[in-house]
Amino acid sequence: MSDSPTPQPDKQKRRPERPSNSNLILYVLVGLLLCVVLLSQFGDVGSESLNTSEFLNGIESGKFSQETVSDLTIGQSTVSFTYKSDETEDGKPVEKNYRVNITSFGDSGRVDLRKLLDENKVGYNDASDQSQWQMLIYTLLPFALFLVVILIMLRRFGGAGTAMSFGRSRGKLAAQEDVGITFSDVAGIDEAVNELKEIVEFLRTPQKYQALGGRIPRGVLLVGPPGTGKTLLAKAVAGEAGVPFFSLSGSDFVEMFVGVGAARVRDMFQQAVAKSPAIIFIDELDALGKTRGSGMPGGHDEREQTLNALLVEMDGFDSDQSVIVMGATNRPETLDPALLRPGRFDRNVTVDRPDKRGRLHILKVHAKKVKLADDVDLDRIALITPGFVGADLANLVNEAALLAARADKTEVTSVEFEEAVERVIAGLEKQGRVIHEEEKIRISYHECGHALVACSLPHTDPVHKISIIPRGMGLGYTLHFPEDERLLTTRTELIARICCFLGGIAAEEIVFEETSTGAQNDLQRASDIARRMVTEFGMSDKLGRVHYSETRTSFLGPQASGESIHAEETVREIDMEVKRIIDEANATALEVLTTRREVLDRLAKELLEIEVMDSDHLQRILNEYKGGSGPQLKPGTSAKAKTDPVDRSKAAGENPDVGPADGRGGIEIG
Ligand SMILES: Nc1ncnc2c1ncn2[C@@H]1O[C@H](COP(=O)(O)OP(=O)(O)OP(=O)(O)O)[C@@H](O)[C@H]1O
Ligand SMILES: [Zn+2]
Repeated sequence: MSDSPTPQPDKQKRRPERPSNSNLILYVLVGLLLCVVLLSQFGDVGSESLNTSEFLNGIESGKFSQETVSDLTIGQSTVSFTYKSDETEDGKPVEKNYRVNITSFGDSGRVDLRKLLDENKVGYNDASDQSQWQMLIYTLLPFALFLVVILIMLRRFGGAGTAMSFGRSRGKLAAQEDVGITFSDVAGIDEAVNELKEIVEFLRTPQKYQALGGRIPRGVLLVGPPGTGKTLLAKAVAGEAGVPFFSLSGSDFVEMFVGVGAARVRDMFQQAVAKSPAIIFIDELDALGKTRGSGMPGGHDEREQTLNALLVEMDGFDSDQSVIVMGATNRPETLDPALLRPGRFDRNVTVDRPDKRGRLHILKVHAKKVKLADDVDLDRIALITPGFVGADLANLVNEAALLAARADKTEVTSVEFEEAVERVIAGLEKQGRVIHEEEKIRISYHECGHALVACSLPHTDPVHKISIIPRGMGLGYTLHFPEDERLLTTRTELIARICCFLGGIAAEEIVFEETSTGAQNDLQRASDIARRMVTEFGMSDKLGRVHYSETRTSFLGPQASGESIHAEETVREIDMEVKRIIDEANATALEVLTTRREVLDRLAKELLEIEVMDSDHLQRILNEYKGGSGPQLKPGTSAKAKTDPVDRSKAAGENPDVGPADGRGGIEIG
């Protein structure tokens, strides 16, 4: 029941708040700068300027003489002195400060001036050497301050990647010399590891390969969903080979200024070659390596230039430079074909979601870092986490450890792991949320509807838990996990899954004679499965065994048009087929729940009281009604393994794509 829009996890990386004292520093500097500029402009306030001829005439005529002139200083550009004039004020002679510009004098002029002063016996103080330094400081200081202010402003407003970091790769480019990660830190993706062992071998002993004249791999493309450990794998290669690791993200190259990205690419290769053998790792390669000319025309000059620079650099290696470029992407189909040609990213290593065994291994790797209680069964956790990738599992273990710490436990027990699994799947519990009593009853019926349909139909996954405690994105949820993990899903299983999704809204319809907005997510996922059954899996008899792709490649590139290539009629038929599948599943769900209304009422009432019901409790209630008034419509789920028509040992691995038809199949939220 999620009638509020699903909150998206806040993925935006926020720029860390800068301490406000950098503001203060900025203000102080600006103030200082102003002072210096003012001083240098009006530093001689109170002295009158005198033109040179007046000054020289004054000396020759004796107006400026030993008696009248004091403190005469010859500086680099000015002569300053105090003149006692004939005028008097309150009986005292008035003193005037004069300043004479002598820049036009030149060196010889200055010598002449000294001679003249000597002849007229006017005492002077020669400070032209010393003031040279003063001058220098006076002229340079404003510049220096100005520079500092500009630098601070750029840091504040631009962050990295503005004009200041022009051409330089970002900070991360400092090579990681000692990565400290080896293949033992990478679990569950053994095929990928095996493929990369050769690269390690090559980086360790490039001579061996070069002596035989073999073509050395230059680029390795790691392809797989986010969080499956691509970065980890690249680091492990560097760690195993003991070579420096340069890491950058494709989006780092895409800049505001044309040419910066390209300069950055060249810079990166230069640095890596200088440290070869080395590894350059480019995450999100698709951000920079998208097919040239795709998308809207124009406006992609910068990215194309950057991509071209990358292509040129990869071609430009000599074979004795053992630099290997590793790229990671989860959308290899969007990459420019030029990137995949021999000599560039010609090795393709798939890093797939781990299967149950893989998940177990990953859990073991991460569980080493925490203190596990004896009751923790990692095998079971691997089982109930289908669809989890390495990053999820790492997060899961960490989450469990945090929970244990919060509960002041000395070990992480299975309780924390259970809670952590639910947290990762469904979000945090929101115990504070106040829910209207009426709504609570509705939510309870809705969830029990899901659960009861799942327990009544064959080919469904066993229910693990029902809860009406709101969590993250939903108001209640039903968790079910497969008994064992399989790679294929049959049509019957998909239909059963749709029935389970519809169980919630069906229960609402039966009990309240009216549905609510809470089933939106269920309907969306049910419809997704139905649509994929028709358009991708060829599971509709009416439309046949055809894959109906939705977009066509236009001259602007595959993403640009987005229009359907199918006849209007076909599109309509697809829609009708999807609706037919949904309608039939809905009828099944309604039938199950109407026939077992008594059980539904009982479950809903009990769930309302206890809020969370585990599988044992559920089974106890169901057993009470076995053979009683509400007949169990279909054989229970335990019959599944035996009745399943597909020979899995043979089919396994042939089309792993079909399995997760609805992503993480294990949860009905709301
Ligand atoms: N196969 C694995 N074995 C052990 N730990 C893993 C594995 N895969 C991921 N992890 C954990 O998840 C973290 C994140 O993985 P990583 O950044 O390598 O994923 P990725 O595939 O590069 O993701 P993305 O595509 O989002 O960059 C790792 O630091 C590691 O702790
Ligand atoms: Zn629901």
